[in-house]
Amino acid sequence: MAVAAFPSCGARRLNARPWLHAVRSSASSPSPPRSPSDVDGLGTAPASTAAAARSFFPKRGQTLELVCESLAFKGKGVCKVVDTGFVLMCDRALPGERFLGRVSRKKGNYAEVTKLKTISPHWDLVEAPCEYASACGGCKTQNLAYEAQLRAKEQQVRDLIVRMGRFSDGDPEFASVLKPIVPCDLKFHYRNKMEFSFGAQRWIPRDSFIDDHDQIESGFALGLHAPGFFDKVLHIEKCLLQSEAANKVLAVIQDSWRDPDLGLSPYDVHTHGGFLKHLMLRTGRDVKTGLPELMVNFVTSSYRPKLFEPLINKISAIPEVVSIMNNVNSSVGNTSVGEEEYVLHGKSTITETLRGLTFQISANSFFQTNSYQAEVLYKLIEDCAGLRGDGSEIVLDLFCGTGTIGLTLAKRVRHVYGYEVVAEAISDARRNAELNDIHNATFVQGDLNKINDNFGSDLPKADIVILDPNRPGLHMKLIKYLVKLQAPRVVYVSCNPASCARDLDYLCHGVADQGIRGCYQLKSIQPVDMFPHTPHIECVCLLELH
Ligand SMILES: C[S@@+](CC[C@H](N)C(=O)[O-])C[C@H]1O[C@@H](n2cnc3c(N)ncnc32)[C@H](O)[C@@H]1O
Repeated sequence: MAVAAFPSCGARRLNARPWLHAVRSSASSPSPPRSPSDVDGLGTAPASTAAAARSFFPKRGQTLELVCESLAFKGKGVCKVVDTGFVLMCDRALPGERFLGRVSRKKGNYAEVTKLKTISPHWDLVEAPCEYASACGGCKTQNLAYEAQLRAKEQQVRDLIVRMGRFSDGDPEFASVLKPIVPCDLKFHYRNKMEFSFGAQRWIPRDSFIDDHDQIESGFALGLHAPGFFDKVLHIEKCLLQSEAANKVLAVIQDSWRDPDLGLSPYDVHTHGGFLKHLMLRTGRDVKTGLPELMVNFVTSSYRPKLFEPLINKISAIPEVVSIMNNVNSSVGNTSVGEEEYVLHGKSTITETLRGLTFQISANSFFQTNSYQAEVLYKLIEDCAGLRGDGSEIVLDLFCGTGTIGLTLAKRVRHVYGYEVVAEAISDARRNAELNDIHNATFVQGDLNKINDNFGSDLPKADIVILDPNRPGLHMKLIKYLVKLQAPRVVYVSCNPASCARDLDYLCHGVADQGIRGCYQLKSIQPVDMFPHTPHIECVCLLELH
């Protein structure tokens, strides 16, 4: 049967982490193991082929001298043990850095180390502009020169596409398929939304990696969750990723909220007492003036508007603040979405513009968090879609969120059909269509992991499919559907190069044990940096029918 002729798709080795397997390219040798659940690419992280590495396995608690070679999933450093070549992962190790590390975690043939002490620094050291950079989990690579961050991201995409996607690095065609990463012009202040937490335990990071014990102060804190803790908060006065206007608001709140006269207490995740849970700051751009519009959203455990009055008087005096909201969440969980929502001041939405369209964003709407770079991303998507411009094409926008991608294409096509699992996002998408006078877009709520064989049978055949899944990528049911659909063009937008590489492999090379024959050809992969100083990588990939 023809299936046997497919390249082997490998065993379903759940959580396999074959660090010691040699790196192999699909052109000349059997494929490396892949697993549909290995959405972070750990199963195929760079591995050492050295004989010494095969005979060496570190013990938990052991101290080793290591050299970091590259960055992988979550920006973790891929590090080799000096002398043996054995590979371990280390948080906050950067390429070129030589350091002492202690083995903190061992699982199968996979291990992680905690950095103890730098022996010699990494190659592209710069001074981190943010005073919290070494402690806060948000911007782990601020002290790596931006060009080096881009190189590391590009390399990560290349490695994953070759290993997990089984595309051949040696093939001259591959060089033209993988495009150089698009940098982000705005290196700071690019996030339009930040979510801070109120906490009863203030986390003071350790001064040195040698001291394993972080310090906890009983003082109240407002900031970001301490990395690895659910109950401790790193108190911060400003964040360089959010807008200047949002930092003005944060400063005013930090100045006042701990005043005992106000009677505002942080929610305590241990006792479930206290009032303030989260503070969300959202910045948009007013369409007419181009000036920032700010939403302040307090998430609290109960509704007590009187308590807020003195604080609201101060915040509302900041001209950019057009909306102060209160989401009330009485559950013991840590979620910031309220069971009830109240307007404390101004309006309930802010405005954002994207590629000439206007979007009304409420406190809980999903929206691209870097609006400036989203413009660049959406232009790349539009270029990949290659619209004829005669208004004849059908676009299927899968994982459409609030419909932004489909809506930016709608005026040049016959019809857009958007699918999304979150009901509120679908309501927002419909509202956004109306707001922009778009009448050829239909948005449907549904779970794309649970589609049946009839999915899409009531639609005209799609000319272009846009896929924009979240980190786990595409379910096998959707892969089957796409292969059956045979749309001339598929634009795959991904925030996780590992699951993207796996899905590109499925769509192009097939999945033998599922009887799926790949029918698409990979035309281009365009990495885009949406979030400087963080490990996140976005890719826009174009597939065409063979
Ligand atoms: C990366 S976002 C993309 C949103 C949108 N395309 C945009 O650019 O704003 C992924 C979206 O997929 C949705 N999603 C996740 N799992 C889904 C599923 N199984 N079925 C349908 N939608 C899903 C999420 O709710 C989210 O809105």
